[in-house]
Amino acid sequence: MTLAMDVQKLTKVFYGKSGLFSGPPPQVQAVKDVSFEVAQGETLGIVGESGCGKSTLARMLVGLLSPTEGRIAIAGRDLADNAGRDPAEFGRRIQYVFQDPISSLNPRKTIRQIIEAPLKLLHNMPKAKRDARIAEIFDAVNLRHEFLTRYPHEFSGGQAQRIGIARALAAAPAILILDEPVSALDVSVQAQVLNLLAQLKDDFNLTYLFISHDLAVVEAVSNRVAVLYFGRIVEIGQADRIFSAPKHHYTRLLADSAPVVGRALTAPEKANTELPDPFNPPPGCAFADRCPAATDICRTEVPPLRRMTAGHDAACHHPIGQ
Ligand SMILES: Nc1ncnc2c1ncn2[C@@H]1O[C@H](COP(=O)(O)OP(=O)(O)OP(=O)(O)O)[C@@H](O)[C@H]1O
Repeated sequence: MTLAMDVQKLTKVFYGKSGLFSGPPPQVQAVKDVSFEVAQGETLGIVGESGCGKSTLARMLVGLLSPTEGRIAIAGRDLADNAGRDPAEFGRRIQYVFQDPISSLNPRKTIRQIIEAPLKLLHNMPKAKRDARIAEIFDAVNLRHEFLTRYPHEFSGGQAQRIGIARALAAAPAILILDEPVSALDVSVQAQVLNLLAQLKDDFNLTYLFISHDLAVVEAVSNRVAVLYFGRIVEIGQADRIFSAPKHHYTRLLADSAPVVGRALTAPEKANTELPDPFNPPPGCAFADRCPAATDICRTEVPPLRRMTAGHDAACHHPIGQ
Protein backbone atom coordinates (compact mmCIF):
# COMPACT_ATOMS: atom_id res chain seq x y z
CA MET A 1 0.00 0.00 0.00
CA THR A 2 1.35 3.42 -0.96
CA LEU A 3 0.43 6.21 1.41
CA ALA A 4 -0.98 9.37 -0.17
CA MET A 5 -1.40 11.22 3.11
CA ASP A 6 -0.27 10.75 6.67
CA VAL A 7 -1.76 13.02 9.31
CA GLN A 8 -0.38 12.80 12.84
CA LYS A 9 -1.77 14.37 15.99
CA LEU A 10 -3.26 17.39 14.25
CA THR A 11 -4.65 19.98 16.65
CA LYS A 12 -6.03 23.46 16.07
CA VAL A 13 -6.70 25.89 18.88
CA PHE A 14 -8.46 29.21 18.24
CA TYR A 15 -7.89 31.93 20.81
CA GLY A 16 -10.57 34.48 21.66
CA LYS A 17 -9.95 38.01 22.95
CA SER A 18 -9.16 38.40 26.63
CA GLY A 19 -10.33 41.36 28.66
CA LEU A 20 -7.71 43.55 30.36
CA PHE A 21 -8.14 41.95 33.82
CA SER A 22 -9.88 38.72 32.93
CA GLY A 23 -7.02 36.24 32.74
CA PRO A 24 -5.90 34.18 29.74
CA PRO A 25 -7.87 34.40 26.46
CA PRO A 26 -10.66 31.85 25.98
CA GLN A 27 -9.69 28.93 23.78
CA VAL A 28 -11.56 26.64 21.42
CA GLN A 29 -9.88 23.38 20.45
CA ALA A 30 -11.62 22.92 17.10
CA VAL A 31 -9.56 19.84 16.13
CA LYS A 32 -7.94 17.62 18.75
CA ASP A 33 -5.21 15.07 18.25
CA VAL A 34 -6.48 13.83 14.87
CA SER A 35 -4.38 11.11 13.20
CA PHE A 36 -5.16 9.07 10.06
CA GLU A 37 -3.58 7.67 6.94
CA VAL A 38 -5.01 7.66 3.43
CA ALA A 39 -3.79 5.13 0.87
CA GLN A 40 -3.21 6.21 -2.70
CA GLY A 41 -6.40 5.83 -4.76
CA GLU A 42 -8.59 5.58 -1.68
CA THR A 43 -11.61 7.71 -0.72
CA LEU A 44 -11.67 8.50 2.98
CA GLY A 45 -15.02 9.92 4.08
CA ILE A 46 -15.07 12.29 7.04
CA VAL A 47 -18.47 12.61 8.58
CA GLY A 48 -19.72 14.73 11.44
CA GLU A 49 -22.35 17.19 12.59
CA SER A 50 -22.11 20.94 12.20
CA GLY A 51 -19.46 22.33 14.53
CA CYS A 52 -17.49 19.08 14.92
CA GLY A 53 -14.39 20.56 13.23
CA LYS A 54 -14.73 19.37 9.61
CA SER A 55 -13.95 22.72 7.98
CA THR A 56 -11.07 23.46 10.34
CA LEU A 57 -9.55 20.06 9.56
CA ALA A 58 -10.05 20.53 5.81
CA ARG A 59 -8.48 23.99 5.87
CA MET A 60 -5.40 22.66 7.64
CA LEU A 61 -5.08 19.78 5.17
CA VAL A 62 -4.89 22.17 2.20
CA GLY A 63 -2.59 24.64 3.92
CA LEU A 64 -5.13 27.44 4.40
CA LEU A 65 -4.72 27.22 8.18
CA SER A 66 -1.59 26.25 10.06
CA PRO A 67 -1.96 23.58 12.72
CA THR A 68 -1.30 24.44 16.37
CA GLU A 69 0.29 21.01 16.71
CA GLY A 70 0.83 17.93 14.59
CA ARG A 71 2.09 17.17 11.10
CA ILE A 72 0.78 16.50 7.60
CA ALA A 73 2.87 14.44 5.19
CA ILE A 74 1.90 13.95 1.57
CA ALA A 75 3.56 11.15 -0.41
CA GLY A 76 6.08 10.82 2.41
CA ARG A 77 6.99 14.51 2.50
CA ASP A 78 6.22 16.75 5.46
CA LEU A 79 4.21 19.76 4.35
CA ALA A 80 3.22 21.24 7.65
CA ASP A 81 4.22 21.13 11.23
CA ASN A 82 4.05 23.91 13.75
CA ALA A 83 7.27 25.33 12.31
CA GLY A 84 5.72 26.43 9.04
CA ARG A 85 4.24 25.54 5.67
CA ASP A 86 4.70 26.29 1.99
CA PRO A 87 1.38 27.18 0.30
CA ALA A 88 2.70 26.52 -3.24
CA GLU A 89 3.92 23.05 -2.28
CA PHE A 90 0.49 22.31 -0.81
CA GLY A 91 -1.17 23.65 -3.96
CA ARG A 92 0.73 21.35 -6.30
CA ARG A 93 -0.12 18.27 -4.27
CA ILE A 94 -3.50 18.85 -2.73
CA GLN A 95 -6.50 20.93 -3.83
CA TYR A 96 -9.82 21.92 -2.33
CA VAL A 97 -13.32 21.75 -3.80
CA PHE A 98 -15.70 24.04 -1.91
CA GLN A 99 -19.29 23.46 -0.87
CA ASP A 100 -20.79 26.53 -2.49
CA PRO A 101 -19.60 26.42 -6.09
CA ILE A 102 -20.71 29.85 -7.30
CA SER A 103 -19.47 31.95 -4.39
CA SER A 104 -16.15 30.09 -4.41
CA LEU A 105 -15.40 31.40 -7.94
CA ASN A 106 -14.17 34.99 -8.35
CA PRO A 107 -17.12 36.84 -9.99
CA ARG A 108 -14.86 39.31 -11.86
CA LYS A 109 -12.77 36.67 -13.64
CA THR A 110 -13.65 34.64 -16.70
CA ILE A 111 -13.65 30.87 -16.35
CA ARG A 112 -10.44 30.75 -18.42
CA GLN A 113 -8.71 33.15 -16.00
CA ILE A 114 -9.94 31.12 -13.02
CA ILE A 115 -8.62 27.83 -14.39
CA GLU A 116 -5.43 29.33 -15.76
CA ALA A 117 -4.36 30.85 -12.42
CA PRO A 118 -3.02 27.66 -10.81
CA LEU A 119 -1.20 26.74 -14.04
CA LYS A 120 0.64 30.06 -13.99
CA LEU A 121 1.17 30.40 -10.26
CA LEU A 122 1.95 26.83 -9.26
CA HIS A 123 3.51 25.41 -12.43
CA ASN A 124 4.82 28.43 -14.32
CA MET A 125 3.38 26.84 -17.47
CA PRO A 126 3.86 28.59 -20.86
CA LYS A 127 0.75 29.75 -22.79
CA ALA A 128 0.56 26.92 -25.37
CA LYS A 129 0.83 24.26 -22.66
CA ARG A 130 -1.75 26.06 -20.54
CA ASP A 131 -4.25 26.07 -23.41
CA ALA A 132 -3.76 22.36 -23.99
CA ARG A 133 -4.14 21.59 -20.28
CA ILE A 134 -7.32 23.69 -19.97
CA ALA A 135 -8.84 21.90 -22.99
CA GLU A 136 -7.96 18.51 -21.50
CA ILE A 137 -9.49 19.39 -18.12
CA PHE A 138 -12.63 20.88 -19.65
CA ASP A 139 -13.20 17.71 -21.67
CA ALA A 140 -12.68 15.61 -18.55
CA VAL A 141 -15.38 17.49 -16.60
CA ASN A 142 -17.77 17.56 -19.61
CA LEU A 143 -17.91 21.33 -20.06
CA ARG A 144 -18.19 23.07 -23.44
CA HIS A 145 -15.11 25.06 -24.41
CA GLU A 146 -17.17 28.20 -25.21
CA PHE A 147 -17.89 28.50 -21.45
CA LEU A 148 -14.28 29.63 -20.98
CA THR A 149 -15.06 33.24 -21.93
CA ARG A 150 -18.05 33.51 -19.57
CA TYR A 151 -18.32 34.58 -15.91
CA PRO A 152 -19.32 32.46 -12.87
CA HIS A 153 -22.80 33.99 -12.40
CA GLU A 154 -23.82 32.66 -15.83
CA PHE A 155 -23.78 29.05 -14.63
CA SER A 156 -26.12 26.74 -12.72
CA GLY A 157 -24.93 25.19 -9.44
CA GLY A 158 -24.02 21.89 -11.10
CA GLN A 159 -22.04 23.58 -13.90
CA ALA A 160 -20.32 25.88 -11.39
CA GLN A 161 -19.28 22.85 -9.34
CA ARG A 162 -17.79 21.26 -12.49
CA ILE A 163 -15.82 24.49 -12.95
CA GLY A 164 -14.69 24.35 -9.31
CA ILE A 165 -13.55 20.77 -9.86
CA ALA A 166 -11.78 21.79 -13.09
CA ARG A 167 -9.94 24.55 -11.22
CA ALA A 168 -8.84 22.07 -8.55
CA LEU A 169 -7.68 19.55 -11.18
CA ALA A 170 -5.75 22.16 -13.20
CA ALA A 171 -3.03 22.17 -10.56
CA ALA A 172 -2.50 18.42 -11.23
CA PRO A 173 -2.81 17.48 -7.55
CA ALA A 174 -2.61 13.92 -6.24
CA ILE A 175 -5.27 14.55 -3.59
CA LEU A 176 -8.60 16.39 -3.63
CA ILE A 177 -10.28 17.56 -0.44
CA LEU A 178 -13.98 17.58 -1.29
CA ASP A 179 -15.70 19.71 1.37
CA GLU A 180 -19.44 19.03 1.13
CA PRO A 181 -19.10 19.10 -2.69
CA VAL A 182 -22.72 18.22 -3.46
CA SER A 183 -24.61 19.56 -0.41
CA ALA A 184 -25.63 22.78 -2.16
CA LEU A 185 -26.91 20.98 -5.29
CA ASP A 186 -30.30 19.50 -6.23
CA VAL A 187 -30.50 15.75 -5.61
CA SER A 188 -30.60 14.93 -9.37
CA VAL A 189 -27.49 17.06 -9.96
CA GLN A 190 -25.78 15.54 -6.90
CA ALA A 191 -25.76 12.12 -8.55
CA GLN A 192 -24.21 13.54 -11.76
CA VAL A 193 -21.43 15.29 -9.85
CA LEU A 194 -20.75 12.18 -7.73
CA ASN A 195 -20.50 10.07 -10.90
CA LEU A 196 -18.16 12.61 -12.44
CA LEU A 197 -15.95 12.57 -9.34
CA ALA A 198 -15.77 8.76 -9.52
CA GLN A 199 -14.76 8.94 -13.19
CA LEU A 200 -12.12 11.64 -12.58
CA LYS A 201 -10.63 9.60 -9.75
CA ASP A 202 -9.89 6.81 -12.21
CA ASP A 203 -8.83 9.09 -15.07
CA PHE A 204 -6.36 11.12 -13.00
CA ASN A 205 -5.36 8.52 -10.42
CA LEU A 206 -6.62 10.66 -7.55
CA THR A 207 -7.05 10.18 -3.83
CA TYR A 208 -10.08 11.78 -2.17
CA LEU A 209 -10.98 13.06 1.26
CA PHE A 210 -14.73 13.45 1.13
CA ILE A 211 -16.11 15.60 3.94
CA SER A 212 -19.84 15.65 4.56
CA HIS A 213 -22.62 15.75 7.11
CA ASP A 214 -24.66 13.49 4.76
CA LEU A 215 -24.21 9.92 5.95
CA ALA A 216 -25.75 8.28 2.89
CA VAL A 217 -23.50 10.15 0.45
CA VAL A 218 -20.40 9.41 2.52
CA GLU A 219 -21.29 5.73 2.73
CA ALA A 220 -21.86 5.55 -1.04
CA VAL A 221 -18.55 7.13 -2.09
CA SER A 222 -16.05 6.10 0.61
CA ASN A 223 -13.76 3.10 1.05
CA ARG A 224 -13.15 4.05 4.66
CA VAL A 225 -14.91 6.51 6.94
CA ALA A 226 -13.74 8.59 9.90
CA VAL A 227 -16.45 9.82 12.28
CA LEU A 228 -15.63 13.17 13.85
CA TYR A 229 -17.24 14.30 17.09
CA PHE A 230 -16.37 17.51 18.95
CA GLY A 231 -13.01 17.80 17.18
CA ARG A 232 -11.85 14.20 17.59
CA ILE A 233 -12.03 11.05 15.49
CA VAL A 234 -14.25 8.75 17.53
CA GLU A 235 -14.34 5.88 15.01
CA ILE A 236 -12.53 4.98 11.79
CA GLY A 237 -12.73 1.92 9.57
CA GLN A 238 -14.13 0.35 6.39
CA ALA A 239 -17.27 2.19 5.24
CA ASP A 240 -19.54 -0.88 5.27
CA ARG A 241 -18.36 -1.98 8.74
CA ILE A 242 -18.62 1.49 10.27
CA PHE A 243 -22.33 1.76 9.57
CA SER A 244 -23.37 -1.93 9.78
CA ALA A 245 -21.34 -2.82 12.90
CA PRO A 246 -20.41 0.44 14.66
CA LYS A 247 -18.33 0.25 17.83
CA HIS A 248 -18.93 3.79 19.07
CA HIS A 249 -22.34 4.71 20.47
CA TYR A 250 -22.30 8.00 18.58
CA THR A 251 -21.79 6.21 15.25
CA ARG A 252 -24.65 3.87 16.10
CA LEU A 253 -26.86 6.85 16.85
CA LEU A 254 -26.04 8.24 13.40
CA ALA A 255 -26.50 4.92 11.63
CA ASP A 256 -29.83 4.30 13.40
CA SER A 257 -31.30 7.44 11.88
CA ALA A 258 -31.69 5.31 8.70
CA PRO A 259 -29.69 6.96 5.91
CA VAL A 260 -31.64 8.43 3.04
CA VAL A 261 -29.84 10.27 0.22
CA GLY A 262 -29.86 13.98 0.99
CA ARG A 263 -30.82 13.47 4.65
CA ALA A 264 -28.92 15.77 6.95
CA LEU A 265 -26.92 14.15 9.66
CA THR A 266 -29.01 14.60 12.79
CA ALA A 267 -29.47 12.43 15.82
CA PRO A 268 -32.90 11.00 16.69
CA GLU A 269 -35.11 13.41 18.58
CA LYS A 270 -35.09 11.49 21.84
CA ALA A 271 -31.35 11.96 22.22
CA ASN A 272 -29.83 15.08 23.70
CA THR A 273 -28.56 16.71 20.51
CA GLU A 274 -26.50 19.50 22.06
CA LEU A 275 -22.75 19.45 21.49
CA PRO A 276 -20.76 20.38 24.63
CA ASP A 277 -19.76 24.03 25.07
CA PRO A 278 -16.50 24.43 23.07
CA PHE A 279 -15.24 27.07 25.54
CA ASN A 280 -15.82 24.72 28.46
CA PRO A 281 -15.16 21.18 27.18
CA PRO A 282 -15.99 18.22 29.44
CA PRO A 283 -13.00 16.46 31.04
CA GLY A 284 -13.92 12.99 29.73
CA CYS A 285 -15.63 11.69 26.60
CA ALA A 286 -17.44 14.56 24.84
CA PHE A 287 -20.31 12.19 24.00
CA ALA A 288 -20.88 11.01 27.59
CA ASP A 289 -23.95 13.20 28.21
CA ARG A 290 -25.67 11.76 25.12
CA CYS A 291 -24.47 8.19 25.53
CA PRO A 292 -26.70 5.35 26.79
CA ALA A 293 -23.66 3.36 27.99
CA ALA A 294 -21.81 6.12 29.86
CA THR A 295 -20.33 5.36 33.30
CA ASP A 296 -18.15 7.38 35.68
CA ILE A 297 -14.92 6.81 33.76
CA CYS A 298 -16.53 8.32 30.64
CA ARG A 299 -17.05 11.60 32.51
CA THR A 300 -13.47 11.85 33.73
CA GLU A 301 -11.15 10.26 31.12
CA VAL A 302 -11.02 10.90 27.38
CA PRO A 303 -11.07 7.44 25.75
CA PRO A 304 -8.12 6.90 23.38
CA LEU A 305 -8.68 5.57 19.85
CA ARG A 306 -8.14 1.79 20.15
CA ARG A 307 -8.09 -1.12 17.71
CA MET A 308 -11.40 -3.01 17.80
CA THR A 309 -11.05 -5.39 14.85
CA ALA A 310 -8.62 -5.37 11.92
CA GLY A 311 -8.61 -1.86 10.43
CA HIS A 312 -11.38 -0.66 12.73
CA ASP A 313 -10.62 1.74 15.60
CA ALA A 314 -12.94 3.43 18.07
CA ALA A 315 -12.48 5.80 21.01
CA CYS A 316 -14.85 4.40 23.60
CA HIS A 317 -14.52 3.03 27.16
CA HIS A 318 -17.47 0.68 26.53
CA PRO A 319 -17.43 -0.19 22.82
CA ILE A 320 -20.49 -1.93 21.38
CA GLY A 321 -20.20 -5.72 21.38
CA GLN A 322 -16.76 -5.85 23.09
N1 LIG B 1 -11.81 31.22 13.37
C1 LIG B 1 -12.36 30.67 14.46
N2 LIG B 1 -12.25 31.26 15.67
C2 LIG B 1 -12.80 30.69 16.77
N3 LIG B 1 -13.47 29.52 16.78
C3 LIG B 1 -13.61 28.89 15.60
C4 LIG B 1 -13.08 29.43 14.38
N4 LIG B 1 -13.39 28.55 13.36
C5 LIG B 1 -14.08 27.53 13.92
N5 LIG B 1 -14.22 27.74 15.26
C6 LIG B 1 -14.90 26.83 16.23
O1 LIG B 1 -14.32 25.55 16.06
C7 LIG B 1 -15.32 24.52 16.12
C8 LIG B 1 -15.32 23.71 14.84
O2 LIG B 1 -15.75 24.54 13.75
P1 LIG B 1 -15.77 24.05 12.21
O3 LIG B 1 -16.27 25.20 11.40
O4 LIG B 1 -14.45 23.48 11.86
O5 LIG B 1 -16.87 22.90 12.26
P2 LIG B 1 -17.67 22.21 11.05
O6 LIG B 1 -17.84 20.78 11.43
O7 LIG B 1 -16.98 22.50 9.77
O8 LIG B 1 -19.07 22.95 11.09
P3 LIG B 1 -19.97 23.42 9.84
O9 LIG B 1 -20.37 22.15 9.14
O10 LIG B 1 -21.10 24.12 10.53
O11 LIG B 1 -19.10 24.32 9.04
C9 LIG B 1 -16.63 25.24 16.43
O12 LIG B 1 -16.83 25.24 17.82
C10 LIG B 1 -16.38 26.65 15.92
O13 LIG B 1 -17.16 27.58 16.64
